[in-house]
Amino acid sequence: MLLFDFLTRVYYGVVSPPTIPKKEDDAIRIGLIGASNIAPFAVITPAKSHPGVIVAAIAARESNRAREYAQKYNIPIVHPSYEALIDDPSIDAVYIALPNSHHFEWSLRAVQAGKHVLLEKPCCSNATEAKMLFNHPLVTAPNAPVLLEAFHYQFHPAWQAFLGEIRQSPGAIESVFSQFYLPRLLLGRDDIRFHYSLAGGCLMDVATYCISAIDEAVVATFVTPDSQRVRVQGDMSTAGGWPSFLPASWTKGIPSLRWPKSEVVFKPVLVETTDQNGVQLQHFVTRTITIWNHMLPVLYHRIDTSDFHTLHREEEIVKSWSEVSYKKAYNWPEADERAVFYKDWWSTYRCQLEEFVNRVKGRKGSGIWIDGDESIAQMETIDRTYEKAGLMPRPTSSFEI
Ligand SMILES: NC(=O)C1=CN([C@@H]2O[C@H](COP(=O)(O)OP(=O)(O)OC[C@H]3O[C@@H](n4cnc5c(N)ncnc54)[C@H](OP(=O)(O)O)[C@@H]3O)[C@@H](O)[C@H]2O)C=CC1
Ligand SMILES: O=C1OC[C@@H](O)[C@H](O)[C@H]1O
Repeated sequence: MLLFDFLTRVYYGVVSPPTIPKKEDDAIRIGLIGASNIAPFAVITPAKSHPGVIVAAIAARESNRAREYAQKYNIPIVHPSYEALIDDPSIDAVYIALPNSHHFEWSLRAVQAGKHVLLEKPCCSNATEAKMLFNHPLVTAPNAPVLLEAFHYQFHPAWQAFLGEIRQSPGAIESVFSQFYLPRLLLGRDDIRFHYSLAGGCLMDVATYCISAIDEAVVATFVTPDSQRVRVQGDMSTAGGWPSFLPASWTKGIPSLRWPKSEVVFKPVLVETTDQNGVQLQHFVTRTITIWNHMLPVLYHRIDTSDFHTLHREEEIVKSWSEVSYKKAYNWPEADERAVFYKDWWSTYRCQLEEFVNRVKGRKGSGIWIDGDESIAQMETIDRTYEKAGLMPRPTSSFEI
């Protein structure tokens, strides 16, 4: 049964989801800006199983490339330029998967044309651009189009279950850790990620997820009186400052296989004090919560809650033991109404598309969202980290509306 479930998730979630033969009449028509490598994973495949989404158009800098892409992925409309696509009145929303340096300009242009925008991470080249984008009157206006930075992993129930474990845990955080490895060999020498002028860099690419994950995990432990999200003011300060982001760097060759992982370690909590013949015994618990593979949880993931117990007699530890519980969350908990709509085989991208569409349609949805403040804070952390490392934040676009 476990193997069957696994194969079903792999097949439907990643290889070939059940295709909806007839889309809803008011399905959102998405146009792809750029014939990107990521669009098949992030939008084209997830859209196949979404009744409310049609991938209707593509535009690339070279028409031949756009035509070939359209043929390969069965996309009906090919536009000769990005401008032509955003001016197409039959298109409701765009997916922007361009080099990071182009995110700001094309998001703003698309919003100006009235299109909803699913924007690849990182949202911009730096915090200056992020503030200009998310605070732009075209974006903040009452009925402005939806603009979402595509931190897909956050939309999956597994990540939310991890945050739930953190919220339920007593005590303060001692440390937070997040890793995501990408073997250098998977990328060509001329990859957009290696160009400063295209706002490339490790911190702009895979490490954005780590920063985002650390922020999410830390935020989960804070509850303000008005339930407002608090933000982490992070930067890279390895000499004891907190939070501290270690320098991100590209790995060379194929590293030992390391799963994406995020982990929170809590400070020890005193759970009980007992008296044994006049000697006090103190029982402490130190909790660690780990999520394995939050980037591709549909294949496999695991959330470990590990409690390390210690019995102290004055300064001495007289006994210690560990208790670990494991959890998986391919869907929301059974009693949760969201479990009715979600499927165990949905990838993070499919979950993200679901919520993007819900937002565009004004539906309640799962409640998971990434707002502009979070996107801005993410870019501020990246900028500060570059600055602390003696490096420069990525250049700001001269584009203006
Ligand atoms: N959410 C996720 O899981 C992932 C997100 N990403 C993000 O998506 C974005 C695109 O990544 P990816 O698909 O790997 O990128 P690609 O290398 O496929 O490039 C995307 C598009 O950018 C345009 N482009 C490429 N090189 C240049 C250049 N030198 N100057 C101007 N435009 C260029 C091309 O558009 P055209 O086709 O018009 O020529 C290309 O199709 C990035 O922001 C990245 O961070 C990437 C991978 C995974
Ligand atoms: O999810 C991802 O995996 C590979 C990266 O290079 C990419 O940009 C990122 O978004």
